[in-house]
Amino acid sequence: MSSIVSRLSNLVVGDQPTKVASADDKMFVGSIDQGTTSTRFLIFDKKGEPIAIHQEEFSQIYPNPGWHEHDPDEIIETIESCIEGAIRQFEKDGHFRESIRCIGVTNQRETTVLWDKTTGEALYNAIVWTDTRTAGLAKELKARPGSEKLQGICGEAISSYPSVTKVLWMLKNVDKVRKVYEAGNLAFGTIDTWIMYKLNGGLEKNVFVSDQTNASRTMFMDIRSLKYSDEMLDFFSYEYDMRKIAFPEIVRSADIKAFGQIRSGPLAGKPITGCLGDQSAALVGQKGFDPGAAKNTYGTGCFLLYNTGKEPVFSQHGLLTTVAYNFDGSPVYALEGSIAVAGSGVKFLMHNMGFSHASHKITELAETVQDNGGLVFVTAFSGLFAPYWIDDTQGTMFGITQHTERGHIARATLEAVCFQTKAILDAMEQDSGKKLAELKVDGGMSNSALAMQTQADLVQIPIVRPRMRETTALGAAIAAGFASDVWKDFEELKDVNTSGQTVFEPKMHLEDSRKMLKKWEKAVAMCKGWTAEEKTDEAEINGDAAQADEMGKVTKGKEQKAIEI
Ligand SMILES: Nc1ncnc2c1ncn2[C@@H]1O[C@H](COP(=O)(O)OP(=O)(O)O)[C@@H](O)[C@H]1O
Ligand SMILES: O=P(O)(O)OC[C@H](O)CO
Repeated sequence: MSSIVSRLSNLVVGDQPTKVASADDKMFVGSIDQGTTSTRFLIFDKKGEPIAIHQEEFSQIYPNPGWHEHDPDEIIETIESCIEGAIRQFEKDGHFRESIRCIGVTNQRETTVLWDKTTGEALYNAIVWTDTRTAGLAKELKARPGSEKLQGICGEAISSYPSVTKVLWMLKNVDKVRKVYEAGNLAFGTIDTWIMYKLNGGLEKNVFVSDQTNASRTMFMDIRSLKYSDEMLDFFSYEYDMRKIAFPEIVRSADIKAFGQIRSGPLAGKPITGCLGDQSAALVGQKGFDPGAAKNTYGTGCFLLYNTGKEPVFSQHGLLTTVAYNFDGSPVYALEGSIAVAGSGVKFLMHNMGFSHASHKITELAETVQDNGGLVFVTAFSGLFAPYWIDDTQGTMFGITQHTERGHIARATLEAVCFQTKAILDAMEQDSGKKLAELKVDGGMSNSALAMQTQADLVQIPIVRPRMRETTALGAAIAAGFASDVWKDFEELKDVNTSGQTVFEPKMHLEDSRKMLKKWEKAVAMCKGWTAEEKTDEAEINGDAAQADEMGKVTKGKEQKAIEI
């Protein structure tokens, strides 16, 4: 496992939280933030300030090109040790664990775990949302009659991204999974479900739930009724009967009972009262409660959510429809633009290319050059997601010359996310008929001032970055706090996370920005079809279960490189 860090110093930029003694000082909310590359546990006070944090990275398992897995048990171990680390820091600072009222959970979405409901044992590594082994399967499914209707039911189109194709792949390729399915004991969960199940003690309490924001990423849920959809289950039951799998109960995002409680460790007995998929949580943490509010989170991937209010809106321009949150039984929806590669592009330059040992150094490297020097990097490691949805492509660089240096590559890597964000914003404008006045941002890569300035230049609206950027964890704390009466309504949150914003105003001439975009669009058009004739999923086609089982183990436990602070 990776090195460990308890930190607060780089959590907020600018003024540190000031201590004011009041009754609210005694009320705290814990938040588990289980992301794609790291797990964190934070403790927030009622003003929404983080008082303690502990973060750990965990193994990223890449058994084959395009495959990406996590060890489900390691995920739980990191949660437990993050809780221990943060509580240690919290108590060292003179607080008491008894004053933590409730816990919220937020998590990477779509990533899929299958387990045996009679033993509670995971049957295979979790297949991560970025994994493209099912690209071929997705293509076959899209060719089936009726596939064109699915997005209008569940909000998502078939691709390797939602959970469903990951389930189908494991059924077909992993012996252990198939045997448990045949015995009628197969349980399905996204990461929220797995976390709730395990933290509640697994088999014994059998807490088996998923919140609506997570369930809306599986393709199994009807986005309007918020229940499992017969049409979806029928469509995907062509080889294995989806109704023979146990699916978690779908619940709202704030609930005093549904998520149970933590059963062991320093927070044993604490109720879990809120849960949101991480992108929904970031929208909540940015207080994007009004229709028309939007946020863009630059984490491992980058996800722009646009609040569309009480009714789901279906995009004509490559966006997904998702549940933003549901605190009181009445769901709020969002249009989503999903970008597969953001910070993971930065990590690729660090770990695979050896450009540097720290993310901020990639930004510094990008700053050593004045512009991209004509280089465009389409970082399509998982194909290209929104708004393009090109699955027969891979990462592609255009415009390499003798002039190209590492600085240009670093710059083009950051720019790739900004170009895609611009394309998503254009799509949103076309779908909504409205233009955003500003864009709120957060996530690790938003630390890069260069990336945020580039973003402002490309979208030609101000980019607003909060001082406290742990908005995802804050969103989960808010969900939990609503169910536990820490906060009673949105009005009570009005002063939360408002101070010390940085605004990046567009500086580039519109014409120059248009020229850059034109080149990007040309590069996107040219990278299409790169993998079109290949059998991208040979293991899947051959159904070689032993091979797949073995592959799952090959890199298990492989150490992640040291975490940066
Ligand atoms: N200064 C920086 N410049 C560029 N990228 C950064 C910077 N700081 C952090 N990142 C990137 O942000 C990502 C982590 O963001 P985070 O929001 O924690 O992601 P996640 O929740 O997906 O694990 C990493 O991929 C890291 O490389
Ligand atoms: O790990 P992140 O923060 O990039 O988020 C992952 C998303 O939830 C995937 O849909």
